[in-house]
Amino acid sequence: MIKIERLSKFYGKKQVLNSIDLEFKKGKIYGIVGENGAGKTTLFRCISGLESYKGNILSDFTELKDHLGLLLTEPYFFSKITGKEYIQLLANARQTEITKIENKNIFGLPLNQYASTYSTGMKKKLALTAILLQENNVFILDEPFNGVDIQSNLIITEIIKRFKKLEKTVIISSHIFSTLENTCDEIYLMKNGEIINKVEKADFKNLEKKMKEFTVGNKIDKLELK
Ligand SMILES: Nc1ncnc2c1ncn2[C@@H]1O[C@H](COP(=O)(O)OP(=O)(O)OP(=O)(O)O)[C@@H](O)[C@H]1O
Repeated sequence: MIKIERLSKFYGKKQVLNSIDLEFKKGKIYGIVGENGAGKTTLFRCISGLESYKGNILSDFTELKDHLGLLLTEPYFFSKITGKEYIQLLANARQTEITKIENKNIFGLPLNQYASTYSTGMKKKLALTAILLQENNVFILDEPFNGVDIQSNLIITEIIKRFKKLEKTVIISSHIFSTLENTCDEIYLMKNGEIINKVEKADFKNLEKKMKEFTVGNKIDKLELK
């Protein structure tokens, strides 16, 4: 379990997260939605120990970061490292032994090519493969479906469902509602650094309807499209 209490984050004088309280349980899949700039990535970076913050982030683990796989929106790779070397590097960091990496290359990546020369979608798939093979207990996936082809999206969706069976904790952000609807047990709505709504699976349809009314409203009519 991960328990977040009164989490606040400032960049200089600008407050980006405002006293957030959240709980993430084992075997549950959580979605975080919110407008661009709402604070989703900052929240993920704080949980992953990449940012300083005010408040508490508690977990069942002595060091949460040693059990957590973070997929960033735009993964970065050193220029002279191949896909295979990257997977090996991340496995070594956790003392996880991976045999026959080629057999585990489920996205069909060119593992002997430099990762920095991969396309955007390929980079995301490599970063994801590497954290999957680390045998993490917690996964934070920042926009895992974005920029990735339909076939891979189907695979990612099934991996997330498998994680639920394996009692992992998964936290996903996405701007594509249907991907969260398919996988999540709960969705949190973020706005201006705050969690403004928590929605259970039974109410996902209502949430989508409300968001549509609220965000689209009559905005398109204003364009007076002809
Ligand atoms: N390093 C930084 N320095 C200053 N401000 C930052 C920094 N990183 C993020 N911010 C600000 O924090 C706010 C939240 O950004 P964040 O990236 O967490 O949003 P997000 O919800 O993930 O957005 P998106 O959906 O566009 O990915 C934004 O106003 C952003 O400008």
